[in-house]
Amino acid sequence: MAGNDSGGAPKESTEMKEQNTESGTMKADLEAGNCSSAIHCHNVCRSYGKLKVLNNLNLTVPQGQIYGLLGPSGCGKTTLLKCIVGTLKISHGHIAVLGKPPAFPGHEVPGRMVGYMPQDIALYNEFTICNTLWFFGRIHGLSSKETEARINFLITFLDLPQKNSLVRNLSGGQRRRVSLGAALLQNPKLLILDEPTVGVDPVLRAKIWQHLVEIVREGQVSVIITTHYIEEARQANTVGLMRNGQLLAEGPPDAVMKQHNALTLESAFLQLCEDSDQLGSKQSPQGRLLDSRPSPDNMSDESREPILRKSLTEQMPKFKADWKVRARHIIPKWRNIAALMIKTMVRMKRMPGSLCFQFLLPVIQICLMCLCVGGDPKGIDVAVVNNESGSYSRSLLSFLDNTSINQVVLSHSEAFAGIHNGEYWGIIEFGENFTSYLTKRMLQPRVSRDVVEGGSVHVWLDLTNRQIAIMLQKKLHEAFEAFIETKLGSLSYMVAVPIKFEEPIYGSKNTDFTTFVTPGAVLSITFYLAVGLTALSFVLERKEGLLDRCWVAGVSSLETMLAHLFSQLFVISVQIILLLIFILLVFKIPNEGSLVLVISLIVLQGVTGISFGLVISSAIDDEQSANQAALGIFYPNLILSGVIWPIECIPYPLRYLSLVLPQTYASEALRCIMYRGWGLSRMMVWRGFAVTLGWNTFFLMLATIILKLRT
Ligand SMILES: Nc1ncnc2c1ncn2[C@@H]1O[C@H](COP(=O)(O)OP(=O)(O)OP(=O)(O)O)[C@@H](O)[C@H]1O
Repeated sequence: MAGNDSGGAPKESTEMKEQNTESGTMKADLEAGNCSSAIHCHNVCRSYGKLKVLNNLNLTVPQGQIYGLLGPSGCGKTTLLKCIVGTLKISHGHIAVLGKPPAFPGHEVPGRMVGYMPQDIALYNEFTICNTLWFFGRIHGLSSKETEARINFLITFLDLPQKNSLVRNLSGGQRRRVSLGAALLQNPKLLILDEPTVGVDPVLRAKIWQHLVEIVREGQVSVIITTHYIEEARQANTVGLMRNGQLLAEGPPDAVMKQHNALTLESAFLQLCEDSDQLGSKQSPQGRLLDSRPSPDNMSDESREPILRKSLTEQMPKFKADWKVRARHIIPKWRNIAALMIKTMVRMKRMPGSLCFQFLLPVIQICLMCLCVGGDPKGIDVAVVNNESGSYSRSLLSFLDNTSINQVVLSHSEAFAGIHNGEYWGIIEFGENFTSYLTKRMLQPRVSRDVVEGGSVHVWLDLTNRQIAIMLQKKLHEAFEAFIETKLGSLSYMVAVPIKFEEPIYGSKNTDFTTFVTPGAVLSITFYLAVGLTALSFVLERKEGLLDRCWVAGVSSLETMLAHLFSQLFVISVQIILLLIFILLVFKIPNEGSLVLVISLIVLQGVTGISFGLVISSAIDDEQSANQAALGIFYPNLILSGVIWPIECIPYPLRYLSLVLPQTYASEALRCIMYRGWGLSRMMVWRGFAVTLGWNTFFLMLATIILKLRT
């Protein structure tokens, strides 16, 4: 690239002319799509927060050459490669890869034209070597025959173990070689290799370099490679020595060594570092580039830089894709979605434990809920103090539900001591004339207060547990009604309370709280499992570099999301079938409405969960924070959605919040379908569907926007 060496700045006019010529040529080349450089970086800047990693970096990888990018750890090599493949955005400057900026609509970078081996292993651990290469083969659209032939070649060439060996069982070096194989698979035009030879034995290292030299020989393939073994880069056509986010020198290895009177590249590099430290800010490091072509940035006079930068920036080609190309670029490719879905299925097959867990967890949760929430308390100890010798008290007690109430006969003082000690939940006491007074009360129209007192059952309750207290009151009323019915037969109406509960319009008289909770619980379980699994799997894939690697191979964010959605739908379907079998057949929760509507609403809630999981995973980078986010919303959402307690009990300002949550109207709609037998013509039903669909759309759009902004 740069024309002048360290001997000082050339005259301004000459330099301006050279720059104009260079950028003009580049523009023409780029526009014609036949650029002589495979990669062209111009004034590239990139920071992580306040840390400036790439600092006005200029670099050119000539077409059909190997470019060895060398530099100390942390100087920004990986960052630069990520900017070149487009997984990182640059904050300033321009990058052209094979003629166009990375990720330009219609350009196959990312895509088949580029083979990228990231520094992280970035392979699916549950895959075999064969699965891995087939996966990338499918994404690149290779035919079965081509893939098979390439796999056989790469296994021999890279000295890989059995092709059915699982990646997780391979050594570090073997995994690195599989990763290199994945980058070489489709015979790309441009190879971007981030430390491919780390952990590889010297013989194989030599073989890899020999292969690279061979594939660039015809001039069709270009390679940019980073390595810590500086000497092996002597086989490169050009080396770039990088330090502190800038190139200290760039040129053929022999020229770099010659210029510094060094016998090895390593000592040339050391010398360059020392020189650069000594020169400090006196001279721009870009002034040391050895290439014969002029550089736009090698002027040491900073006052002139803005003018130069402006003139170059203005002359950089403005790429515009027509709408058809853009549309084709956005439309998801079925091939990629299918490849990702096959990947998920293979991974599921290799993790049967995890798959069973995913299928059984909702069933376990709903079983626990139906068994433990909303039922009547059982085996409640109640003290009975019977002071009479008549038969009515014993008869009445015989109608008390024995499974719920455990009667313990005691004296008055023992009963009160016991309830104060927390041994009993209530005391039922009969006076000594209970039978005669109750008879009088039933048969005589006018009786004294004493008769009413003596003919009443006296009950003291421990009301610290409301559910138990309500149950005891209910059971006593039921027992009394049954007792009156037996004693008075057709005359029982005479002592009945003057409020008559007729047959319920919907539901049954014995509807318990479990019936209320179940629909909401089913939706919540489906929603949260989908949130958790989606958020976690995406965050882990991103952390391991798998998402980036697939993206560079040509898989768009939308395709990744759709593939996950479709695969997860399979899991959700099995979960829903199992859930419905248990709630309808085992726990006998009634369903008066359409099963199709029930299933549709639960599936849609699962999709809402997946979409929300995508939002979490697109916004958050580490699994701990993703877990915290998923857990953080779990409890407030559960409480506010009216799943475990009616929303009518929520105070007003919070109730408005409750109404906009994804599960509030959906739970109500499911209850209406299941218990009232309503269909979509009812507002309370279609509203649940509409809100769920609205949330789905919102979450999916939000996830797409966040992903777009972050890549
Ligand atoms: N995601 C990130 N967030 C913040 N800082 C980062 C991030 N990635 C890299 N860095 C920092 O940017 C600098 C350059 O990192 P980079 O990985 O590009 O170096 P490198 O030259 O490839 O190093 P090595 O040869 O050790 O791989 C380092 O100081 C690193 O700590």
